[in-house]
Amino acid sequence: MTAPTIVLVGPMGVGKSTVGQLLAERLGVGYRDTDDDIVAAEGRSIAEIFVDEGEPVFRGIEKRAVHKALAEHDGILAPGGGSILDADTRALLAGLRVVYLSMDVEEAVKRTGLNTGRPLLAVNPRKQWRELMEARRHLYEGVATAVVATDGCAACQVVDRVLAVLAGGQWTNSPRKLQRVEGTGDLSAPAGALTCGAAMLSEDRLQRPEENR
Ligand SMILES: Nc1ncnc2c1ncn2[C@@H]1O[C@H](COP(=O)(O)OP(=O)(O)O)[C@@H](O)[C@H]1O
Ligand SMILES: O=C(O)C1=C[C@@H](OP(=O)(O)O)[C@@H](O)[C@H](O)C1
Ligand SMILES: [Mg+2]
Repeated sequence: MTAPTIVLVGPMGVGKSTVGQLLAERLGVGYRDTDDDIVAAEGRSIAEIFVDEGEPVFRGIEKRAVHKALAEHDGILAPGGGSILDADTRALLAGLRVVYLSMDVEEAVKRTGLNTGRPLLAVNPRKQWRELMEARRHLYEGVATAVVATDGCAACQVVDRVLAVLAGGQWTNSPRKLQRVEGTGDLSAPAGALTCGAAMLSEDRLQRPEENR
């Protein structure tokens, strides 16, 4: 059965598309972005779909695009940041290698503040982003096998951190072991060293991940 090598989740602007493409190059696998699939299929931008049809219609289009990509794609997959709002999509992500790219609000404003292509942050981006994360943080954490903090990191450093988690091998033996990689790791150290220095999330989540969905 086909399954993506890694699925990158996280809020808009965290770098899923940027990191996803770099990661695919480094691993020599394909890259797929469901926002791109939607734009190609619809012949209009994401912002236009929001304006023309409203968010619920966009979410329906997005759900179909993400489910199709999960069934077809065996490389790096970057779904839109809101795709984890759908419970069926979260269920499909169970057991896959899912990396949650995280950032704080100031980093988010830096990366998306002046960008009008993301309709949900068009007005008062700081407030919108906080509210959005209050609603979504637990969903990102619930689907993730690893959390990689991206604050103050160049995209290539984020790629190194994702690869460090992958090289740590915890997915081979224990696919649902959620691991956090903080921004303070020594990126010149061997992958195992960075992985070993990572702070683990709660024991409760490690033992009973299904209940966090
Ligand atoms: N690690 C990074 N540091 C700084 N800027 C970044 C980083 N990753 C991405 N960006 C920039 O942030 C913006 C959003 O990145 P993008 O990859 O489109 O995010 P997403 O797909 O998660 O919405 C782009 O302008 C991109 O160049
Ligand atoms: O988080 C969201 O609700 C959205 C994220 C966007 O994709 P990125 O996460 O790639 O920016 C895009 O799908 C749309 O603007 C809605
Ligand atoms: Mg994107």
